[in-house]
Amino acid sequence: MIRRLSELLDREERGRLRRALLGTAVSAALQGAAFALLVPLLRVLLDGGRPERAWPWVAALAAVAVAHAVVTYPSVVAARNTGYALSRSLHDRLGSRLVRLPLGWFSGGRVGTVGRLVTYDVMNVMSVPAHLLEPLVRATVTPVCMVLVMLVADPRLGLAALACAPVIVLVHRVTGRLVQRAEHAADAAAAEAGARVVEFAREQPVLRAYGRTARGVREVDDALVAQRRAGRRMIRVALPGLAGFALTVQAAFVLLLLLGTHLAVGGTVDAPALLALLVLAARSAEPLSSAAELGAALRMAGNSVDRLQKVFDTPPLPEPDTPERIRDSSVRLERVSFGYGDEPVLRDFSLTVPPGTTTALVGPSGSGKTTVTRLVARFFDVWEGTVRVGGADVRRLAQQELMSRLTLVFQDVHLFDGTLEENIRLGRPGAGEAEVREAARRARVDEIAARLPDGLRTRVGEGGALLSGGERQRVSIARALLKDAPIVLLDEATASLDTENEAAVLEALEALTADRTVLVIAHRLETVRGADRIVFLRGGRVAESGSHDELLARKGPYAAFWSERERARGWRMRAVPQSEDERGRSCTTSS
Ligand SMILES: Nc1ncnc2c1ncn2[C@@H]1O[C@H](COP(=O)(O)OP(=O)(O)OP(=O)(O)O)[C@@H](O)[C@H]1O
Repeated sequence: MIRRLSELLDREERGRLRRALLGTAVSAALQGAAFALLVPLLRVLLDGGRPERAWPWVAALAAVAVAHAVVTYPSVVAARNTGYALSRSLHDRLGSRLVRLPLGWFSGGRVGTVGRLVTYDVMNVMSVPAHLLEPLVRATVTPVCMVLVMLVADPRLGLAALACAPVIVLVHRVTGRLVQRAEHAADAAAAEAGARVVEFAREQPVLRAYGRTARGVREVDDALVAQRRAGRRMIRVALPGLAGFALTVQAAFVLLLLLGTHLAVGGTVDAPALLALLVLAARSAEPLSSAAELGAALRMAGNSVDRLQKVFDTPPLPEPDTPERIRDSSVRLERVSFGYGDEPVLRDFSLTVPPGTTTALVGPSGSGKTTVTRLVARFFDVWEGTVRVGGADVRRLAQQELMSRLTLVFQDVHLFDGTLEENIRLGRPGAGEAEVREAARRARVDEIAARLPDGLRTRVGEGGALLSGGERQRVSIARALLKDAPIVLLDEATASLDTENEAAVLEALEALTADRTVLVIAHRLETVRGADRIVFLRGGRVAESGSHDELLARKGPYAAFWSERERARGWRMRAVPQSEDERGRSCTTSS
């Protein structure tokens, strides 16, 4: 474990850990020496005759006590500091690793586990040097000292104590393994129950809307019952294990006591020495008894190190040694194949978006439209083929260079729990106040700000929860406008917005996409019609491509798709009887 911890520390901190370890070992040995000094001291005191002969031993005991204090203090401080350094170092490493991991790593439910890594796992690992190191070293060094002293004072008692050691170690191993298995099951059940409770809370609106609260409760209930069962099983296994180990330690002590008494009765060991040795043995039994609990804590820390190591071992997207530069604002995919698992999602996929033009990706759900935009932004590396931005293979570009040229406006807008202004400024942190206000005006965020108590300085809540979906989108577009990147990857919202938001979002998007290279996952027929080129995807391939008129004339899959959408639009317009005014609005919202 110490070796694994060392691997997580830098050179200086490794040195500090070694010093803490050495200091704690010396401190435990000095404690053992203090107990060892009890043997001659008690012998002199209980011998009758001349108690003044005890003074040198008292002086030696005092010197050892002082030395113990002098050594213990800095080693405890060093151990605590190593714990803090470890937590700092783990947070730094996690932070720098997370920003280099492929963006795709974060999709697929991993976000929740990051929170656990940063808090629970880092705390577990830092507790090893900060809190477990000292009792662990004492649980090892003190019994060793005791055996050495006994061997010197009375080899028969020493050998008997030595003979108990393998039994104690064996029982420790066996109970440890049993408890570990039960711990794993309890840990998995606790994680499952936690996930079900979070899901139940998060999905309340859906569960209530469909009258499925009972089903939701049942799933949570089942998970909690399973957790309780696993917890009980762990206690059933752990308690006898812990008690069995403590019993073994106590049995060894009683054995020594019996042997000592037998020797004393036979007159082969003097009573004062026996008394001192038994004090020493009793003192050693205490840290040894806690070894089982320490072992459990150490195992938990080991599991945490494993989880952290898994993240550290995940390879980041490789960065080129001599990165290329982006030459223009074109986007090109050349014979790309890519998939998330074993099956390819995109097959032999090619696409060119010349600078300053708009290409609309259209196709049935699951055909791979979002995947195309993810590959352009290098969330993942392709299996085969090449993705080029500005003429350069994205694998040959520095991540920062690529990201500086792209603006991503996706459907699931996330805002940070800061002010409107801070959220917009994220687009270009160095932007001046006037630039932020201009971006807010163009995305019509100023209208939102005017309604809020502190204007642009109003906080938006976690994830932007205090704003409506459309308002959040307007903030994200203002952010994108401020960034002013030449290439825009846009996933048009499918969720219907209210009329005011829709008009504002469309106006803001127009400002964002004007004169830029745009790759848009189009849901609105108006966007599709206005695109320079339409690429129709089916099953991860380009089924056909061309302008709207060309594709309609071809009467292929796009024409079928288009008439299907038109029919749906007509149906919607007829299905809702409206006033003249509302009818006009419905024409713009339905698509
Ligand atoms: N992170 C992921 N892990 C595993 N599979 C994924 C992941 N993201 C997408 N997929 C799968 O890849 C396929 C293509 O998905 P993609 O999101 O690119 O399609 P899409 O055309 O954008 O669909 P939609 O219009 O419904 O958004 C789907 O079968 C989807 O289930």
